[in-house]
Amino acid sequence: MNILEKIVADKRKEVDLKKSLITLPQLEASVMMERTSVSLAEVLRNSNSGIIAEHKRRSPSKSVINQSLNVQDVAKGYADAGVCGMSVLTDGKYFGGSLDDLVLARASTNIPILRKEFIIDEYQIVEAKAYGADVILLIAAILTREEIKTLSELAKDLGLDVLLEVHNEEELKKSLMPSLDMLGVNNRNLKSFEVDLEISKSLSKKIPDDFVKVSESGISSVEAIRDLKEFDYQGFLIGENFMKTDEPGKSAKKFIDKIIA
Ligand SMILES: O=P(O)(O)OC[C@@H](O)[C@@H](O)c1c[nH]c2ccccc12
Repeated sequence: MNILEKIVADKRKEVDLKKSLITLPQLEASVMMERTSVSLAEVLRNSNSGIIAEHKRRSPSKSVINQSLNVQDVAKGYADAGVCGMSVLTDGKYFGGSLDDLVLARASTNIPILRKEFIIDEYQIVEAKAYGADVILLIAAILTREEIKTLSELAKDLGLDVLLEVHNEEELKKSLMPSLDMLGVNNRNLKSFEVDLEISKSLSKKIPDDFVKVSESGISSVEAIRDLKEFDYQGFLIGENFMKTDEPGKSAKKFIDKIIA
């Protein structure tokens, strides 16, 4: 079993267990539909920086990144820095995140928030909405085309934006459909953890123009962003580069100031 298969197997158990405690209809009853979400895709289209900043304590590839911050400060710092959106990891076992992190980030800022999770079940999408997310991530490597369709359509019904993540051409071809808003190219191979920004560059021209293009992972310099902008990317998902510092918000601010200078 590779690491991605292991994460998904654990996630299946986790979701089944949750469903036995709080049923899907019960969870649906706690969704506040009246909260109007801010569209991350729209914000990215109109931004000069395109930064989506992530809250990530640790990861399977990097073990500890930063365990001493609190998510409210990070969220406020990112918002003050002028990021387009925030990504919050909610996986506990491999990334040290939680739904609590999502709620606290939501309570701390109004910027669009992405629930960063290994979504394999509609339950997790209702959960994302109930806990205040505006955007969900779907990972093509762990879903069939049918699943991507069902899950993304449910997200759209709930007023959520959808970011679909791919890592190669095959995943991209399998996934294109109108219920997606943003196409993310993960520069990190989730099975081997290898990072290569060339992945974003080579896949760019194969992504139709109606989707906002987002380059994800391994971005640590403003030069890399300038380079990726030449390949039509409008969004840049950055975690570790900000989170490894004592004040991720300040790091993001410096970064954004340089991009728009
Ligand atoms: O910390 P980085 O290298 O800047 O990467 C952020 C983000 O792209 C990465 O955390 C990520 C992208 N896709 C994922 C899917 C699951 C978990 C994590 C991820």
